[in-house]
Order: sequence, then structure tokens, then C-alpha cells
Amino acid sequence: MISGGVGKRATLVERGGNPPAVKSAGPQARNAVVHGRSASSQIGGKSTAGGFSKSTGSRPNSSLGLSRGGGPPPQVKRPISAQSDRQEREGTTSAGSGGSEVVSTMSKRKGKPQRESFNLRWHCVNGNFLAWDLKGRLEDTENAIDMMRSMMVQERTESNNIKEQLEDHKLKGRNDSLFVPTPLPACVEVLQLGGVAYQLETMRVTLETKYTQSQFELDVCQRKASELERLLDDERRERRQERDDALRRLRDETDDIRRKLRDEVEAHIKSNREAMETLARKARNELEDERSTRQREVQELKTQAAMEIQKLESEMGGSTREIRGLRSELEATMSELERERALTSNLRGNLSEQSSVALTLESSSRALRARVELLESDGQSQAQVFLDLEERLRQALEDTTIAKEKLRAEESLRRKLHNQVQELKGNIRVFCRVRPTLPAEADGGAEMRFPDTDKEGKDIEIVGAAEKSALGNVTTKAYPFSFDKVFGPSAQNGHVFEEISQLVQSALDGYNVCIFCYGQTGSGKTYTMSSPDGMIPKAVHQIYQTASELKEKGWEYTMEGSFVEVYNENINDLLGQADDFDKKKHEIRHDPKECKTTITDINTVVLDNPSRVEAILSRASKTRSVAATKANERSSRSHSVFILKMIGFNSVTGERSEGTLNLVDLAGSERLSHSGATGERLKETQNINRSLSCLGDVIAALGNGKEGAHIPYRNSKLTYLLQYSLGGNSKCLMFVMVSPMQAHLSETLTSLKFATKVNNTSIGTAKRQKVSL
Ligand SMILES: Nc1ncnc2c1ncn2[C@@H]1O[C@H](COP(=O)(O)OP(=O)(O)OP(=O)(O)O)[C@@H](O)[C@H]1O
Repeated sequence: MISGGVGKRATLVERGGNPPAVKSAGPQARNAVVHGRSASSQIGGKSTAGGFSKSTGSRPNSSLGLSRGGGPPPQVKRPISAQSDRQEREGTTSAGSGGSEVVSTMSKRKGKPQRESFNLRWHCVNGNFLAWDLKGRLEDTENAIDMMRSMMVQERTESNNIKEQLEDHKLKGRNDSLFVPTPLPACVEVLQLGGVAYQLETMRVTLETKYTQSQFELDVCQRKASELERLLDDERRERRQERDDALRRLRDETDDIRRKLRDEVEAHIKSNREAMETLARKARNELEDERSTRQREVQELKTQAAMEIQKLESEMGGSTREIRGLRSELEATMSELERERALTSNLRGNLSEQSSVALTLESSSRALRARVELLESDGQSQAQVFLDLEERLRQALEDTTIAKEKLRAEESLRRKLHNQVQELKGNIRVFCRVRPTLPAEADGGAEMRFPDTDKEGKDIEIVGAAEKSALGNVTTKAYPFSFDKVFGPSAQNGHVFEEISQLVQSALDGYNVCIFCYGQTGSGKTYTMSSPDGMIPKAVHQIYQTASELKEKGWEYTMEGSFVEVYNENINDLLGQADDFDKKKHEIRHDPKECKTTITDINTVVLDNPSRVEAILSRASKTRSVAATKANERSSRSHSVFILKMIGFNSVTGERSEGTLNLVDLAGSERLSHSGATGERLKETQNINRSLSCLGDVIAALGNGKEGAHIPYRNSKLTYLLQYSLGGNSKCLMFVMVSPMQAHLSETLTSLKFATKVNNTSIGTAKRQKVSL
């Protein structure tokens, strides 16, 4: 028992006097107090009475503000960043293991009176804790309180144990005093224990007081903490609000700036785009202009090339053909001209003879006059000589007059012979002209043959469309036609005019001449008649030139031109006002005695200069184009008649001649069934067809040749207008114009058939001419 008691005592002394050594009361130990749930290890770190009141010194700025000394802990600045704060807490946690070690050491000190005073004080300097660590601090404070609570329980348990031991000792001592006297040292120990128990009791009371005080301080701190938290929340709210305001302002400003920038950028982009669009448009326009210019140039070049080719072809192939044709024609007329030439040369010989006689006489007269002067004295004889000379002079002058008369007679003879040649050729002739394919029509040409190009150039063969027989054989039909002359696509206007120039001469000689262009729309009628080198300008130029030459032979000519159209059986003046078209009535008047025709109220232009004809043509074309707004394509839908009147007078012979040249561009000869016309167009087409058919009837009636037979001139305005130019003494030429296109083949065949009928007709004087031959 004693050994056991000694053993126990030894243990108590050991626990009470020498607490387990703790190397340092540094931050680890302190943190263990704060954070460890059994953080009493450091309490036993020093056995000195003021162990905890003394500052450890190594980390005076403990985050918890705990101090082992009695005084307030030095006011510390908390680490500003949450990182350092966390680090600090982490450091504390790591120290916690050391703390648990100490606690376990403490728990071994059973029954040892707790001598160290735990002077835990919570200091809050003027109640100001740094706000953001408040929670941590509260937590630490609660930990400390828990720790104190467990210490108090421990102390109470230890105190109870000591009391029990004391009671045991007392009981044992009483028993021992009954049987065995109690040894003195044991009594001392009991007394000591009693003192210890007292001390412990005192400590417990002190601790409880401190606990209560701490509790109070904790409450105060909690209140302040909640107050601070509220302040903190307010502050936070304010800051948040400020921040939100600032953010909102910033956002607004940013939005404003962004909006402005966007507006600026958009304006910039818009202006750039507009500039680019303008540039692009400009570039496009320039490009378009350039392209159209180039296209025009290419077109012109193509046309030129085509013309050149045609020209070359006509020069190469056509010229030989023409020469041969001309040669045969020339040969035919050679003998007649030979006669004329012989006559002319005879007359010229006579004239030169008479001229030389006149000259001789003149010189003789001069010589005689000289002699007269010399022989003045011998009046009688001289007077006789003078009379002789005068007689010879008169004789010479008479011879000259006779020669001149012979010349005039020769001109009349030439006219007569010319007329006879024309009549020999027939008073109605038909020429066929095929226009070339235009650049736009390169692909649709029909097959046309000109079998006698190298000879007389009178035949044309149209090859029809391919036809499939019932047996499946494909055949093409050829339609041959023959006319007075056939001009192929390569023939130029100049070449065509050469063929008709003799007819123009006839008009100048006082005959009525009529030249028609007949054919479907687009076959080249207007091109042949009215183009700058067409038949009308060429005829006028030739007439003017010949009239000038005839002045030597005593002829003076006046020429006047008028230009009318026959549209829907009405006559319009192409040299008048377009507004008067189809309103103003023009009547055709005939003078049967003079075989003259006049139209009322039309403009007539005196052609005193050959250039006047161009002015007439352009005026007529303009008037027509203005009128075309009322009835489309007027030129195709009406007949135009250029009337050139030539009145000649020979002041020497007193001869008079009056001829009329009618150049007629007929309306398109489309068949009604093909045109598909309705309304106004139907009326036009009907009128055109009626007048063309009347023309055919008149020619046919003239061809019948019965004297006094009825000729239906009155059946149409056109034939009525041309009454004195179609029959009798007149000469007539019809051009049948042919389009080279496959699509127009059927119209072409119709036109050629009509022209063949006309060609087979012979009018009036042609018959008489045959008789005279
Ligand atoms: N011999 C030719 N050489 C070159 N081009 C021609 C020739 N003949 C006609 N043309 C062209 O063919 C087109 C039609 O000719 P044009 O106007 O003379 O026909 P048209 O028969 O008078 O037609 P419309 O009856 O409609 O007046 C025109 O562009 C003309 O320049």
C-alpha cells in the first residue's frame, strides 16, 4: 500500500512540479491554444506562476490577440490580403498537431493541481477589429471558451479525485489509529493535499469568474461584431452601390462611346460605300461607254470589212461579168451609135470646113478692107469688090447657120435614136435586185443561184426549202426566173444606176418615165431609191449635168421636184407639214390635152442646184418619221412617189420638151395571210394590196394593147396618179427587190411571180417600134 501510495505521490509531484518540456512558447504553441479543441498544452509550458502572463515575444501580433501577459496585447495590424490571412490560419492549423501533442501530455497529468493561471484575455482595442477576419476571430474566441470549459471540467474532476483520495487517507488514518498509529510523513502529505485542494478550489472559482467575465466580453464582442458586421454590410452595400453606379456610369459612357463610334464607323462606312458605289457606277458607265464604243467600232469594222469583201468580190467576179454584159449590149447598140458617130463626124467636118471658110473669109475680108482703103480712090471698082466680098461673107455666115442647124438636127436625131433604142429594149422593163445579207442575219440566208452571171446576167434561180416525200426522200425545188437584168447581192447602187441612166435621159428628152421598186418589207426598196447614192439623187445629178451640157445646143431646162406618199388611198405631201398628214385633202388633176398631171396644194421645189435633192430627201424623211408616231413604220406602209418635172426650151430652134421622172418606192408587198394584221394594220394592208393589184391590172391592160381599151387607172390612187407615166409614150421600169433570207422565201417567190407577169407585158409604143424596125 505504502509503495503504492508513494508511487502515486511521486506521480503527482512529477505532474505538478515538472510539466512536460515544451521547447518554445512560440506561435505554434499559441496557435494550438487558439485552434486546437484541447489546447491546454501550452498552459503547462512553464511552471512559473506568471507563465502565461509573460509574452512569448516571438509573435506578438497574434491574430487572436491572445496574450499570456496581464497587459493588453500590442495593437497589431492584420495582414491585408486574404491570402496572408489564410496563410496565417493555415500556419495555425499546422501548429494544431503540436497542440494536440501538448493536450495529450496535459491529459496525462491526472490529479495534478493546475497551478498555471490561465489568463486568457480577449482584447479588443477600442472595440475595433479589422472587419474581414471577424468570423475567424469569433470562431477562435468560441474555441478558447470551449477549451476553458473543458479545463474547468478537468480541474473539477481532478479536484474530486483529490478529495476522494483525501477522504480515503482520512478513513485509512482513522482505521490505522485504531490499530496502527499513522506515520508522520503521511499526515504531512494529507495536509499538503488539503492545501492543494484548497488551491485548486480557489483556481476553479477564479477560472469560473474569468469564464463569466470572458462570456461577458464575448457577448460584448459578439454585439460589436454584429454591429461591425452590419456596418460592414452597410459599407459593402454602399461600396457595391458606388461600384454599381460607377459601373453603370462606365457602362453608359462605354455605350455612349460605343454608340458614337458605331455611328461614326457607320457614317464612315456609308460615305465610303457611297464613294465606292459612285466610283463603281462611274467605272461601270465608263466601261459601258468603252464597250459600246468598241462594239460600235467592231460593228463598223465588220460592216466595212463586209463591204470591202463585197466590193472586192464584185470587183473581181462582177467586173468581168459586167464587162461581158456591157460588151454584148454595147455591141448591140454599136452599129446604131456608129451611124450617129458617122453623122456627127460628117457634121463636125462640115462645121470645121465652114469655120475654116469663115476664117478664110474673115481674113479675106480684112485683106479686102485694106485693099478698099487702098483703092478708095477707085470707087467704082472698089465698090464692086466690096460687094463681092460682102456677098462671100454672107454666104459664109449662111453656111455656119446651116452647120448649126445640122448640129441641132443631129441632137434631135440622137434623141430620136435614143428613144428608139429605149423602145427596142421595151417600154416596160423589169430588173431584179437581191440585197446582201446584213451582219445581223448571217445565218438565215436562202440559196439563190445566178446561172448566167458571166453572160447577160438575166437569170436567177431560187432554191426552195427541203421537202420530204412520202418515201422519205428529201428534195429541194429550184424556181428559175428571168428578167431584163438581175443584180446579185454584190451589186452597188452605182452599177444599178448605169442601167437606168438611159431612162433618165429619156425623161430629159421629154418622155414620161416611171421607175418602181416593188418587194416585201426590208427587201431594199428604200435603200435602192433614197439612200445617198440611190436612184433619186443619182438621177437628179445626171439630169443636172446633162442639162448643163445641152446649153451649148440651145437648150435651157427648168426642173422642179415634189415628193408625195399614198397612204390608205390618201395623198400626203412629204414636203409639207406632218400635222397635215391624213387631214389635208390633195386632189389629182389630169390635163388630157397636154397629158399632164398635177396635185393640188403640194409643195414643189425648184431644183436649180443638184444639192437641193438631198434637202428634199431629208425633209421628206423627217416629215415621215414625225408622222410615224401616229401610224407606225409609215415608210413600209405607204407608197412614196418622187416626181421630177423637166421643162426644156430651145431658144434657137423654138423646140419645147416636158418630161416627168417618177421614182416610186412601193409599200411592202406582204400578203395579208402572212402579215397577220388586224385593225388599222389590216386596213393598211388591204389598201396596199389593193393598190398593188391595181398596178398589176393596169400593166396587164396596157399589155393587151387594144387601142381604146379600158385601162383601170382610177381603181387606185397610185395608178391614177401615174396615169400618164404608165401608158402611151411613157417608159416604165420595175425593180423587183428580193430579200436573201430563207424566212422570206415564200414572199420572195410571190414577188418574183408578180414581176414575171409584168415582164411578160409589152406596152404601147414598144409595139410600134417593132413595126418601124
Ligand atoms: N444593196 C444593199 N446593200 C446593203 N444593204 C442593203 C441593201 N439593200 C438593203 N439594205 C439594207 O437592208 C435594210 C432594209 O432595206 P430597206 O429599208 O431599203 O428595205 P425596204 O424594202 O425599203 O423596207 P420597207 O418596205 O420597210 O421600207 C436596210 O438596213 C438597208 O440598209
